[in-house]
Amino acid sequence: MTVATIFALASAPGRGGVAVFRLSGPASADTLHSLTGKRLQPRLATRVRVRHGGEDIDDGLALYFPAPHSFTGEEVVELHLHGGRAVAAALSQSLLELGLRPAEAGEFSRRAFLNDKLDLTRAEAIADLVDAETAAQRRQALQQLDGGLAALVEGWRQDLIRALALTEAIIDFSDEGIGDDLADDVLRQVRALMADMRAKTREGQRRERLRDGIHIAILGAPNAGKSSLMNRIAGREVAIVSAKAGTTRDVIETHLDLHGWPVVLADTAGLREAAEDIEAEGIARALARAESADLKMLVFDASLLPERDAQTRSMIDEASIVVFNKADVANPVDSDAGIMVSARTGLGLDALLARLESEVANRFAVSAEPALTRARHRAAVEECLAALSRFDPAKPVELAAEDLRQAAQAIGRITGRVDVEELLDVVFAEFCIGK
Ligand SMILES: Nc1nc2c(ncn2[C@@H]2O[C@H](COP(=O)(O)OP(=O)(O)OP(=O)(O)O)[C@@H](O)[C@H]2O)c(=O)[nH]1
Ligand SMILES: [K+]
Ligand SMILES: [Mg+2]
Repeated sequence: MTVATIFALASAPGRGGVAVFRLSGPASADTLHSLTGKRLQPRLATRVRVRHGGEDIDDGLALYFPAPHSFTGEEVVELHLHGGRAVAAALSQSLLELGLRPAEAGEFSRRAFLNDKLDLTRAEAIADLVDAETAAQRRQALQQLDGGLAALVEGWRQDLIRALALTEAIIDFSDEGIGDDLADDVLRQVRALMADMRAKTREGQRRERLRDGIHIAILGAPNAGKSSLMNRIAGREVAIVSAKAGTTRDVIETHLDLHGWPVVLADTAGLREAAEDIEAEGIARALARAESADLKMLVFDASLLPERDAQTRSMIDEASIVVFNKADVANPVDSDAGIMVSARTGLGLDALLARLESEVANRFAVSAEPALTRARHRAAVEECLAALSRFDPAKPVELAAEDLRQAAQAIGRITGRVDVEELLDVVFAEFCIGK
């Protein structure tokens, strides 16, 4: 089967200073030759005139990466042209006429994986790095790209393969009377491995949040000023504000970069005994959001008597911060009890943001330890743990060995060491074209 040579605009589409086209596959170098009349030195940027069908397309730079020393492991050519729509259109048309095919989303990374240039965790890290919107997301993705997660997972898999070898040896040694000692050894090792995996799964849930955004929910009685505060923090009119109690019904989200932390801030319906159905549904959604949030911002109207708001007070816990709003019209409240702010004037907003940031930093600081960062990783570890919890060296050896084999299979799926094909579509589906 011949491999298609593919191409894509690797830089963002539209107008720009430079547009980078990437070609990968066996015909890359010949295609470059037909477009420029040149055969290039490897990895050396060369000025080229790009022409096709008697027409000049552009003047730019070209780079040639011979296989296997390229991103995809195939022959790769990069063309750096002027970032204009007409240039991109003309080059794409020429490449099509020369028999190249437009790349599918993630196809370059997929080829890199198939050519052993990347494991799946590194491929995912590239996607994360391109999608990273905050410093914390960038750091986490880079850590994964450096291979921390791949090494952790591969270590687990090696341990499982060792345990499997020992289990199979139990048969051989059963006559010599050391079979029982071996069985104890294996069981101890498997239990230690399970404890490590469980710890990493817990840590992984924090890391997934870092990829997807840390959820902060704004909660409080109607008219406490939740929506006003949300708008003030977001710096724009995200939610409707009015003097009418019960204005907000749906959960309204906005994404923030809180000094490098990705945050999904959610405004919610005011909490009270609801008057009617729609508001009651809004309150149910608010309570559900309170339940799932990483952090709750409990807003009280400081111009009233906050201690009367029993429902919001009952939500005060480890994962909440208390905010007294309407400081512009209220007497100062004891500062230990919460943060005084005014959504109307912006008073106290800096203190509130600083507090949010420190709470988030305390909970989500990324350690140097590699971690699971996606639901896909967690699902594989959970499947592995399920197989390991069935494992018992007292079972017939073939059955015990099968549990370990399944466990190793499940864990291998994280880097793509087994059962590869079915996984690829899942992993590469979320890539954009040109990666
Ligand atoms: N003086 C003063 N009024 C405020 C402040 N924040 C909000 N308000 C007013 O309080 C009223 C309610 O504000 P909202 O932001 O709609 O309150 P909410 O908590 O979202 O209300 P619901 O969505 O109904 O639960 C509006 O009239 C706001 O203008 C503040 O800091 N100072
Ligand atoms: K309101
Ligand atoms: Mg509101």
